[in-house]
Amino acid sequence: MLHFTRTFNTPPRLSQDNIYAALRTIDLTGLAENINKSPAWSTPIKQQLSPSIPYASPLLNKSLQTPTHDRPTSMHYQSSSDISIDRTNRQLIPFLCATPHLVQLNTKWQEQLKIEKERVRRSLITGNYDKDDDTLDLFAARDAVVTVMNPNNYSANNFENYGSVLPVLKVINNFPTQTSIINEFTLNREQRAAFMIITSHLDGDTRCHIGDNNGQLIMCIPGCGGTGKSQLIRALTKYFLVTKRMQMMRKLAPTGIAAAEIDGMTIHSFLGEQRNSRKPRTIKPGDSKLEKEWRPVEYLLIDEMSMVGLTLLAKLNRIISTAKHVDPQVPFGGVNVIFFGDYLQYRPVFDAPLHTHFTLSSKSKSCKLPTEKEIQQRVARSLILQINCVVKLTQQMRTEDSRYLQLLERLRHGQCNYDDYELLLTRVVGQPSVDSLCDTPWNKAPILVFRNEVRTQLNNKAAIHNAAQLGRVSIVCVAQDTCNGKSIEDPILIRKLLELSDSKTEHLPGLLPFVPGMPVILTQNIAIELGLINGINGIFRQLVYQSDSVSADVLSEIFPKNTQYIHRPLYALIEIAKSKVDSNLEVLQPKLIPIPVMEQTFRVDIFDIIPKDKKPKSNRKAILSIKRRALPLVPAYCITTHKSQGQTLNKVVIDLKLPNETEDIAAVYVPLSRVKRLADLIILRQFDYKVLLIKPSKSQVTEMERLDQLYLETQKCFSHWFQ
Ligand SMILES: Nc1ncnc2c1ncn2[C@@H]1O[C@H](COP(=O)(O)OP(=O)(O)OP(=O)(O)O)[C@@H](O)[C@H]1O
Repeated sequence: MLHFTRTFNTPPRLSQDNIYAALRTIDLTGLAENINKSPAWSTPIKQQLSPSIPYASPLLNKSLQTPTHDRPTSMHYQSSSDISIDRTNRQLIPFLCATPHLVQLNTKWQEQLKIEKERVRRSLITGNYDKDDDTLDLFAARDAVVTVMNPNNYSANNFENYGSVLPVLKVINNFPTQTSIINEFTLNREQRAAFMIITSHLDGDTRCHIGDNNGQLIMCIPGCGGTGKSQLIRALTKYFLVTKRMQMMRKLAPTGIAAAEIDGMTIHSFLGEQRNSRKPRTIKPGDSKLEKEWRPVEYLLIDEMSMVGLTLLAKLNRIISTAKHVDPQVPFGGVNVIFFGDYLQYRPVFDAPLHTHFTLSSKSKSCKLPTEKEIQQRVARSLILQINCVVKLTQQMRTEDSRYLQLLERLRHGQCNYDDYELLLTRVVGQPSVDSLCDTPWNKAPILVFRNEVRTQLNNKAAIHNAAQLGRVSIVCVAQDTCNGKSIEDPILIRKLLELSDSKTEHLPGLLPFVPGMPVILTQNIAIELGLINGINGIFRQLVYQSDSVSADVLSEIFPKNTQYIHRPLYALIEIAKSKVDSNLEVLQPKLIPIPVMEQTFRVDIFDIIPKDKKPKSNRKAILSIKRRALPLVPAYCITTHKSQGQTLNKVVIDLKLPNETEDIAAVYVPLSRVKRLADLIILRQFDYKVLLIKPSKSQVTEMERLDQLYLETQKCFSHWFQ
């Protein structure tokens, strides 16, 4: 006979946080085997302790045999008829429901447990247990004896013969808890407080129900670059994952790279829309696909909030409200939303930032009616004003260099001094400390630039240079463009289309150079669940193409004359370290992923691309819809500073000579704040002192002050987690 014996050495009062751990300590490893070997081993505790909970459920059986982190929650939703279980109180359920099955108490303690059970049952039904009630007094269980029954072989006789029941000897705490995840991710005080608020809210702790909005959490976690917002998201993800609640959470970011950083999706793909799409997704109430997509979602984590626009947020809100069938007045359809980011970093392209301050604008003064877009933006702004919880991350986790850190702090206020300028000048290429870009490690470091066109040119040059270094001819993949189903005949138009920046062609490049070992970025979502998402980094290893599709006809002046142009590539083999593909394809190494050619449609005004002398006389627009088939990859020797937001880079080359009209502090702050130490960056060329004096805008400052105020209130409210 197998005795399942443990002693509780842990403190007698187990917090809600630890109940799971305690239950999981009743380690079932190897039990399934033993149960099978001793089929008669069972106890009739159903009658003694829990007459109303049927224990012969197949799910229970499963939970006994599968000593994983499976939460028995679903089992008890199905099998427990007498307890009205509030979804938010799920943390207590396992205690209530699993205990009778797994723990048999000495008679002496049975009464005690009954009282505990009744107290918890009542609080579950009423949904409000008081502050102290979230702990269960397991002192009663100190001398508990534990035994396990096989519900399929229930026999009262056997139990009667079972004689003495051995005391519990030892508790092993191996189930990840809030505390263990906090330790694993070495969360600092502020990260920890934010983590506790969100995960306790998830676990149904009513202390996290702030304000009068039915406990909905609309939270903001601001923090400047490198204060560990992404790290916190990773820790939260782990908690959702180990508690089997991943389907309740979605992680979104406005750009592919930022989304890839947190293993999430872009907001656009989540909304089922194409980037730059002129056609908004039609939202119809009763759209079953939409409802299905959103049904399990209860928490939305939105990273890089500075780049999220009000119009986009309004759209997100409309879609959630429709999908969730709730009163449109309820923000985000009742879904809990947590924003992460730094308002001093990049703002949205073609949209108004979330901090936009709608004062009496000149338009309303002139009695003009607001447009539909303005109305939607104001709606979204009113959602932002409903943020009810703020935890500001202030401890710098990226930058270890204190002198540099002080410089960055002054930079945020546009208050750098001349010493700061001189310090940065020591990092300009050509200074004694940085001889040449050709030297290691700088020849491998990514270059950050402001314009997509410059980025493409530098990438092409780097590819050509590297091919020459390897003694290879340049290889360039050519996109296949068609218009109205027909191939394009005009050679000038063909060339102009191929030379368009990929930012104008739905991120499918016209001419894509390839050199073995070239860093690349995937520009489309291929398989989100496998981590093959827009923005993920990889290394190009090999190109597979139709051999008869190679030509040496010069297609572009950019590449050397002997370049080989491949017109029908099939796929590129890319090494993607972060992919979740367990490739067991015979001939492929692990993490070597075949990326196929993809198709996208983009619109282009030919007047913008045809040379002046070839333009027809009329001034009419001539928009062409071009269907392009190409590999969804771009080289990553050089990326735009915009795309670098959210990334920690080991070494980086930056440019601080800003494009003329730039007055955005992000253009200086984002590139300068990507590294751990000043020694990890070099500056491409001389720059003006005045770029270090760019001030944040008034609405940025006002919104950050508003969040600071809310942070003080949050600290008061959750003082226990800020200790
Ligand atoms: N608690 C922590 N313990 C150890 N390392 C951490 C912790 N928090 C953050 N880091 C590390 O510090 C660096 C910066 O963190 P992270 O990328 O999360 O910052 P961020 O606030 O998201 O920055 P950005 O605003 O630039 O996106 C990363 O290398 C990360 O691994």
